[in-house]
This record gives sequence, structure tokens and C-alpha cells, in this order.
Amino acid sequence: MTNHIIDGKQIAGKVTEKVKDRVERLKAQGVTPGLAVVLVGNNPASQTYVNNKTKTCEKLGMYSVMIELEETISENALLKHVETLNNDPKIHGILVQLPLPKQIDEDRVIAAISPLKDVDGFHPESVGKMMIGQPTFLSCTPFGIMKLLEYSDVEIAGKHAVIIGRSNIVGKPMGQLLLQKDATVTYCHSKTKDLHTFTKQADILVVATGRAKMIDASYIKEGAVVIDVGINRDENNKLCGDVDFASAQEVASKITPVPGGVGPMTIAMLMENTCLSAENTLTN
Ligand SMILES: NC(=O)C1=CN([C@@H]2O[C@H](COP(=O)(O)OP(=O)(O)OC[C@H]3O[C@@H](n4cnc5c(N)ncnc54)[C@H](OP(=O)(O)O)[C@@H]3O)[C@@H](O)[C@H]2O)C=CC1
Ligand SMILES: Nc1nc(=O)c2c([nH]1)NC[C@@H]1CN(c3ccc(C(=O)N[C@@H](CCC(=O)O)C(=O)O)cc3)C=[N+]21
Repeated sequence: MTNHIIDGKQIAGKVTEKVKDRVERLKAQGVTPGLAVVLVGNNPASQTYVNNKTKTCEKLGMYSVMIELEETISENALLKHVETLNNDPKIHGILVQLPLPKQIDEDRVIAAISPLKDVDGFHPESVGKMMIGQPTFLSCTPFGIMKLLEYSDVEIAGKHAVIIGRSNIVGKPMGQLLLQKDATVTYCHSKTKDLHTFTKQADILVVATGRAKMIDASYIKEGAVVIDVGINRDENNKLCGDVDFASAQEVASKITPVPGGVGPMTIAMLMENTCLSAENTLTN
């Protein structure tokens, strides 16, 4: 049975088709949406995502710049780059790839990004607006997961959504977005005792732990929808998720694969956010 696999690549294609139309309309009005990606150091995994982002920008006719900085750069020097991008009218979205090297305080860098260009949705102002349900840039991964659920006709209201992981970029905002759609939300994390008790109750299970294949069928209720956010390498250096796909797909009613699940949606939503930011310059 393969028809219960949620095809993130295909759904991301549909989302980006719509973004492409919006980019064309913007260009007709003299505005080309522009994204700046700042990469500090040369972590090979980060390099792949960053390349994917740049490629997708090109495909959609958006402008993109990649700023590659030395691993040893000082916080102040990085902040100056952010300030330059804040003031650059060709740039509508700024993404500083995380994590950053130890000498740099991530919170300070995130806070330095103009909220008007915060297409990652990580700035405290964006997070605050999301919490109180005001329009703002939404964190791309949870936003992408909401789209995946929508395109896959997954009902959310009244369902029990269990999220494993409470990071600021994935787990926490994921719970908020599901709550806004009337799910009953439970957060689990590394200090949760007897994880099974919680996961076994989930109608929708979102796994974002960074622990390769830790969730197998034994954690999953028959018929649950399973969303795997993890991006890891297995013992053969192959990409794999936080869910043991072969095992979990036997009990899940719908499940996302890795690769080809959540990852492509993250990139699609980044493009949508950048396009929205460019549109905002016309209406503001
Ligand atoms: N597909 C995509 O687009 C994206 C994928 N990712 C991937 O998603 C995964 C999670 O990313 P991120 O949220 O940034 O990771 P973090 O490392 O910031 O957070 C991991 C979370 O999982 C919890 N956790 C870790 N181990 C366990 C465990 N054994 N049992 C229960 N909870 C556990 C941690 O708990 P505690 O808080 O107690 O430490 C923490 O809250 C990674 O694999 C990452 O590569 C991330 C972003 C985008
Ligand atoms: N400021 C910031 N914003 C981020 O959004 C951000 C970040 N930092 N740091 C790292 C994580 C991770 N992340 C991914 C994006 C796309 C894929 C993706 O496209 N994955 C493909 C496969 C890619 C491959 O082949 O390696 C897939 O799952 O099919 C994965 C992971 C964004 N992140």
C-alpha cells in the first residue's frame, strides 16, 4: 500500500506553482522578490539545503544572493551583514542558516533581522504575533506541515496532536498552529516519562527530535497520521527521518517519507514568505 504516503515533493510543487504566478505579477509591477541566505562556515548538510533554496529561487524567477562567511566571523561582523541586508531594497527576505558557531549569540542575530524581512518567522515579534493569531511570517517547517495536512485532507479540529520536540523553530510553533486549528495538543520532549503513553493517543503525531528512526510502530496508534520532520543520516550515510518508516507505515493511515516529505515543503513556504514580503512593500 503506497497511496497513504504523503508526497511532500508533489505538494511543494503545487505550492510553488502558485508562488510563481505571484512572482510574475510582482515583476509586472517592477518588483522582483529577493531572498538573501547567510551561511556561516561550511557544514556540508547546510550547504545542501542552501543550494536547494537558491535553485528553487531561480526556478521561480526570484532574485537570490548567498552570503558565505568564515566559521570564525565575529558576532559584530555578522550583525553588520544583517544590517546591510535590512537596508537593501532588493532583498525582501533574510535567512541566517542555523545553527551558528559558538562565538555567536543566535538570539541576538535573529533579533537583528528586520521583522519586515523575517521570512523564517524566528524574530520575537513574528513569534509573538503567531502566538496571538495575528498575521505574520510563520516558521516555514510548521507552516509547511499545516499545508501538507490541508492538501492531504487531514481533519485537525478535535483531534489529539502529539508533538515530540519543543525547539523554537519546529516543535513549539507546530503546537501553536495545530492549536489554532482546534487540535488538542500535547508536547513531549527528552524529559517526558513514558513517551509511549502519549504517542499512542495521537491522532496526528509530529516527530521532530533529531534522533534517527527512534519512532517505530510500537509508538503509533492504528490509523494515526505521522509527520516526520527529522533529517538524519543512517549507518549507510543515507538520508533518514526520526521515524522508522518501514515499521511505522504498517500502522499509520498517512505518513510522510524522508526525503520527499516535510523538507521540500519548508523550502516552498520560504518562497511563499519571501513573495509575501515583496507584496507587502507595494501595499505598505
Ligand atoms: N525537514 C525540515 O525542513 C527540517 C528538519 N529539521 C530536522 O528536524 C529535527 C529536529 O530539529 P530541531 O527541532 O531543530 O531540533 P532540536 O535539537 O532543537 O530539538 C529536538 C527536540 O527533540 C527533543 N528530543 C530529543 N531527543 C528526544 C527523545 N529521545 N525523546 C523525546 N524527545 C526528544 C528535545 O528535547 P529537549 O528540549 O528536552 O532537549 C528537543 O525538544 C532534526 O532532525 C532536524 O535536522 C529541522 C528543521 C527543518
Ligand atoms: N534559519 C534556518 N531556517 C531553516 O529553515 C533551517 C535552518 N536555519 N537550519 C537547518 C534546517 C533544516 N532545513 C531543511 C530545509 C530543507 C530540507 C530539504 O529540502 N530536504 C529534502 C532533501 C535534501 C537533501 O537531499 O539533503 C527532503 O527532505 O526531501 C531539509 C532541511 C531548514 N532549516
